[in-house]
Amino acid sequence: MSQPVLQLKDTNIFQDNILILKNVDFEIMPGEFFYLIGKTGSGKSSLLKILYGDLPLTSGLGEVVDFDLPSLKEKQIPFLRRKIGIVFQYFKLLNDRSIHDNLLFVLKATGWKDKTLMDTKINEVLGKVGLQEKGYKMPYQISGGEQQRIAIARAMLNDPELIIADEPTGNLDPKTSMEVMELLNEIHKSGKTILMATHDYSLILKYPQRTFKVENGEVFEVAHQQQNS
Ligand SMILES: Nc1ncnc2c1ncn2[C@@H]1O[C@H](COP(=O)(O)OP(=O)(O)OP(=O)(O)O)[C@@H](O)[C@H]1O
Repeated sequence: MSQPVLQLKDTNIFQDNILILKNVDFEIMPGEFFYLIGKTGSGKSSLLKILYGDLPLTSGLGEVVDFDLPSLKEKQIPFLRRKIGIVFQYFKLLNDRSIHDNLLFVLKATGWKDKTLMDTKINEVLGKVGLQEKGYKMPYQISGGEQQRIAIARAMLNDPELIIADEPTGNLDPKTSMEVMELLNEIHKSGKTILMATHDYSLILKYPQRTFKVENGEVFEVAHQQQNS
C-alpha cells in the first residue's frame, strides 16, 4: 500500500508561542486534491508553513514527502522544498528578468547544471501551463492570470510529490480564477497531489474536492459540496 504524501497527527501549531490550531490530524494520499478552507486569519497559512518548513513543528507528529517535521533541520529545508511545489497568492516572480530566466534561476538554485536539460525542462513546464510562447517576456508584461500560471509552472520544475497552493486565486478576478482552477485540475488529473488553501467557496462549489475546514482553532473534514454549475 502506498504511503501518505503528508501526515499530521495530534499536531499543535503556534505562531509566536500563541496556539493557533490544536490537535490537527489529517493525511493526504498520493494523487489526492484537498482544499483547506477557512476565514482570513483562521490559520490556513500557518498550517501550510508547517508543511514546507517555514514554521517549526514543536508539538505532535508530522511527515511530509518522507521528511520528519519535528526533527527537521535548517539544512534539510532546501531538500524538502525540492519535493514540494509552492504557489502563493502574490506570484513572487522576479521582475528584473524574463519568464524563462525566472525558471532558470530556480533550476540553478536547486542544483541543475546542464543547459540543454534546463531549457528542455523550462519548455516542458511552460507547455503544461499553455505559455510556451511567453518565455521571453518580463513578468510585468503579462497578465496576473498568466503570472500565476508561470508561478504554477515554476512549482512544477522539480516534479514535486506535492503542490501546496496558498490562496492561488486570491489576487485574481473571478474569470481568471476559474482558468487557474482549470489548470490546477488538469495538473491533478495528470497524477499530482495538491493541497490548496482558499477562502473562495464559489471555487469549491464549482470544483468539488475533499475539503478540510479551519475554524475556531481546529481543522476538520467537511462533507462534499454539491456541484452547482
Ligand atoms: N508571523 C506571525 N507572528 C505572529 N502571529 C502570526 C504570524 N503570522 C500569522 N499570525 C497569526 O496567526 C493567526 C493565523 O494566521 P494565518 O496567516 O495562518 O491565517 P490564514 O487563515 O492563512 O489567513 P490569511 O488568509 O489572511 O493568510 C492570525 O491570528 C495571525 O494574526
